Amino acid sequence: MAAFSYICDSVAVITMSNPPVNALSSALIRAVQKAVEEAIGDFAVEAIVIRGDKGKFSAGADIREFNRLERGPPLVSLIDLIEDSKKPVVAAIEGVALGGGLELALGCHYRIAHAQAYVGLPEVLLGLVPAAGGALRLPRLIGISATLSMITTGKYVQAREALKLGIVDKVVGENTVDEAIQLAKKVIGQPLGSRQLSTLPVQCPPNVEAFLDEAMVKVKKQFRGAQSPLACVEVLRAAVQLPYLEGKKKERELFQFLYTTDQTRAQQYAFFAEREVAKWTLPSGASWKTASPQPIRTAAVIGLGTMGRSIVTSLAKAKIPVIALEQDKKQLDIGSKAVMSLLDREILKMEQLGHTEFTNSLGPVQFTLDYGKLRDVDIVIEAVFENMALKKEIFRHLSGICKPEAFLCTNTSGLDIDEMASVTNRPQMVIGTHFFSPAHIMKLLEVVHGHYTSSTTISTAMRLAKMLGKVGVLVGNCPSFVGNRLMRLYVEQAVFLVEEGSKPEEIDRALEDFGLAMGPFRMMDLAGLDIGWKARTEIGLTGPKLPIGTPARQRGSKRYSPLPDILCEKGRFGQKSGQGWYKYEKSGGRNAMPDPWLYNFLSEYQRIHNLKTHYVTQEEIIERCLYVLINEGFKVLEDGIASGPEDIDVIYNNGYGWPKYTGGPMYYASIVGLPVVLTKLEKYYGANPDIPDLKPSSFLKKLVSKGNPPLKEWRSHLGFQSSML
Ligand SMILES: CC/C=C\C/C=C/C(=O)SCCNC(=O)CCNC(=O)[C@H](O)C(C)(C)COP(=O)(O)OP(=O)(O)OC[C@H]1O[C@@H](n2cnc3c(N)ncnc32)[C@H](O)[C@@H]1OP(=O)(O)O
Repeated sequence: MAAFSYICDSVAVITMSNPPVNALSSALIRAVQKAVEEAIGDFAVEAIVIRGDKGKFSAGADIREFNRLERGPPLVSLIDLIEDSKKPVVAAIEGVALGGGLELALGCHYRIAHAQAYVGLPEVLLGLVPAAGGALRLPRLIGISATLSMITTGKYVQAREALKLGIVDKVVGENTVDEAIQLAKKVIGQPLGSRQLSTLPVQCPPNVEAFLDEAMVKVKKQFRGAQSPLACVEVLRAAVQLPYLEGKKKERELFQFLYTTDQTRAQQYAFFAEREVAKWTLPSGASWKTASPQPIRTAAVIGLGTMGRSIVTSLAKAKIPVIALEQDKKQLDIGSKAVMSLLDREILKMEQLGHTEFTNSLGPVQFTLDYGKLRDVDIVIEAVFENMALKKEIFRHLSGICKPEAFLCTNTSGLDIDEMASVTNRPQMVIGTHFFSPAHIMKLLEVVHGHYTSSTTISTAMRLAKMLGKVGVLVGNCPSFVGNRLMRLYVEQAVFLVEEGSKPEEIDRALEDFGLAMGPFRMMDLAGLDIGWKARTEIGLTGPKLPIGTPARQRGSKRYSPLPDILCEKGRFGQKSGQGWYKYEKSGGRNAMPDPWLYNFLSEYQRIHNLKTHYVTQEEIIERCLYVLINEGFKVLEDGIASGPEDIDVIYNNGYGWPKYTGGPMYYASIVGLPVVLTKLEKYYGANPDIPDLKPSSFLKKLVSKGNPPLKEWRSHLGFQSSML
């Protein structure tokens, strides 16, 4: 960690160096402070340029230091020193200027950015507020409204948009540092008053108080349960109402409050968990370090249904040329139109953000009916509907057509990867890539390791995730993999609670208040109830394959709820049919309204089945739905389907709308305390012995017997296990 300087024509160029992202650690802040002080005191220096080493300005405060007790020199005083300098200071922004990195750049008098660079104040994503003057200086530069959007979402802003907003003074295509030196020389001797942002008035809309009140209401709704976005609005209020120095105090107070909350700890855990799971390691010792990914220069997608279309879009957005294949002309026409419309929307979005170059940088998409066109692609992603026979037929076909080095992926949400691999001539190159809908937006990719899958194939699929801007999580091959395996039990529990007397909207509200993006019933209605119905019919849980005489509410020795099947039999498929667990204004409507018909239907159902109902509390809803999911998470670890609790958390945070500020289901369990989770599961299992999924897993019991160790030690307690990884 260092800051080294050289002088070029009376301009001191200070380089911040702390690989890989020049995070502002205590040591780096100290070093930069010293370098700036020296430059200010050096008669030979007339201006200063600050840059980051290896093409990155800075990713902000060093998050790894957040948990350390000893604290280094405050970043705030370094930034004040820079802003107060009588010699002009120019920030040369390459790569990223995020969080404290951007705050430092805002303390500089001028900012030049490389066209590929991006800036942002993502502290909110770590459960914090900007605390080195960023939320006070930025509204003085770009106004309250644009600042609000940046700091409450933490979004990253590309250089061109930053220029439009006024965050940077100039965008250059190359030689950022040289340009910064030229600018620094040009402004030597010019008055700096108007460039010292802390001294300027905040740019406010006419009725700023009403604007902020409204913003608070919106943010509460948008980020339900999260504390830091609310604190961001409060900082902005301070920026508006208070002089800069008092605003600074308020900023500090809010930061110090948030700094001690469970939410920030959970979000920091989630941040590092994402990075850790990306570095997969197998029990065999194979890992991202030992297996090199193969290049993916071209791809093909088979099937242009909902998933296939968005997978094509995702590949095109990542600039990977893609061939999209359908089985007949009609499907191809429908699919290609849908893809083009998705791509147009993406282009429009990017153009609105000022990226005119984006249009030309999408990967080309070619539509075809001809399998022969797939001969030379590096990777194929099969995305037809969930039918094993059809998928196997396609894999057999691909085996004969694709070049021997081509990887074959299947986008399945739970079918057996090995069965598909077994019909190919390259089972070691077959892998599951479970995308989440819509695939060009959702960040998660479950990468499913089959029995035969080679480490090179895993490495390549994990690299693909990164290329697509997604978080790849490696999981083992079992029915429904990790995400859906846990989700099924959560949804099932919610349906049982409806049988027991709760209402869909009560359950949804309880879980949404907990922080989930969408409750289980709204989610089922959105996805379409018929999908699960079809799957249950296929495996004989309902429909013609169900043995005659099977009790309506029992399968084997387990409780079963036929409610979702009955709704489907009545044509209630959810949003698409205008009725499901809720009613909608029309087929395809999105506005879920409680349905009196359903209440009557449920009363009748309870009467027919002689069900005793009880008042279901919010506590019972949360505990039964979430603890059954968490319990299955422990079973997944026991079965060796996921390598650690972090993997499960990353899946839930990025694919299932779990609130990141609780860290993910397994982290949440660790905070609630494993003994509590165990006791509650025992209680609910005792009351519902026909729901074996509520029976506490042996791994959970083991961890409790070991004294409730912290989450990072759970793996070491797994002992000998047969890993599916
Ligand atoms: C005391 C308070 C005073 C002032 C308040 C200021 C607060 C802050 O600044 S909070 C920090 C705000 N910054 C961020 O949230 C940035 C987070 N980082 C990123 O978004 C990304 O890492 C990146 C865009 C900078 C780079 O992405 P990518 O190229 O995909 O690489 P990785 O994400 O895998 O990261 C590589 C490597 O760097 C580590 N890392 C990234 N940012 C930080 C950081 N701010 N502090 C410490 N370490 C950081 C990351 O963990 C990876 O490390 P490993 O390789 O060891 O896993």
